[in-house]
Amino acid sequence: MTQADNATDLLRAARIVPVLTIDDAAQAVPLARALVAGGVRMLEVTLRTPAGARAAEAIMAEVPGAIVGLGTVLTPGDLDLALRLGVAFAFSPGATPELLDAAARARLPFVPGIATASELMAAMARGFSTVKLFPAAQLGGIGAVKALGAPFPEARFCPTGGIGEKEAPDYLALPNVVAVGGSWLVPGAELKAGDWAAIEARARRSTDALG
Ligand SMILES: O=C(O)C(=O)C[C@H](O)[C@H](O)COP(=O)(O)O
Repeated sequence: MTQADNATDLLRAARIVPVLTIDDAAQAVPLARALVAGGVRMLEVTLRTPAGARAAEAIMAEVPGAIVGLGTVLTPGDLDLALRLGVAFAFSPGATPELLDAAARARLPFVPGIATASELMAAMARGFSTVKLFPAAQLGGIGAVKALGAPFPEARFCPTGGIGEKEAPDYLALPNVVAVGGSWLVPGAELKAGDWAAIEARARRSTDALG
């Protein structure tokens, strides 16, 4: 199985990938239900919080429409956790040689993070031509995607970092952008307040904006 068979297709179908940092696993299911109801199904649950893995498990068990993956996968050990949980995909904000080697062996759609041409080359050398460009806005935004795309026409990008509701459609209009990611879909205050209606409404607005 190659990355192109799976991660790229998942991203292309999703277009928008919310990056979820969940402190309280009890919030995971209502949060995921709100996003799915708003048309956002591919959910990256980060391992930034101790509740992350439990949150991912709960969503998988209880929200049938969700496609759940882990984010902030930094080590081969994190990748093992993703495999044990049985998630659908994994994202990393970067990529060490060890992580890329482990991911190339694992039968799991994996999207490594890159910020430079050399990092992209290291990922592509292991078969990962679809990458998370992180932190996209801080690296130059649309201009950075275009510039990196020129010498690497076969690369596909999921720009993430500093992207909001307003910018997402501009990135997605680029032919080498398969999806965009970000935390903008779930503002911390709304998550804290459990304002699922507001989260669902934003998700729907964001998907509707893509036509
Ligand atoms: O946690 C990870 O594994 C990451 O890769 C980083 C996140 O994707 C970005 O922090 C999201 O960026 P914002 O949308 O600007 O909040």
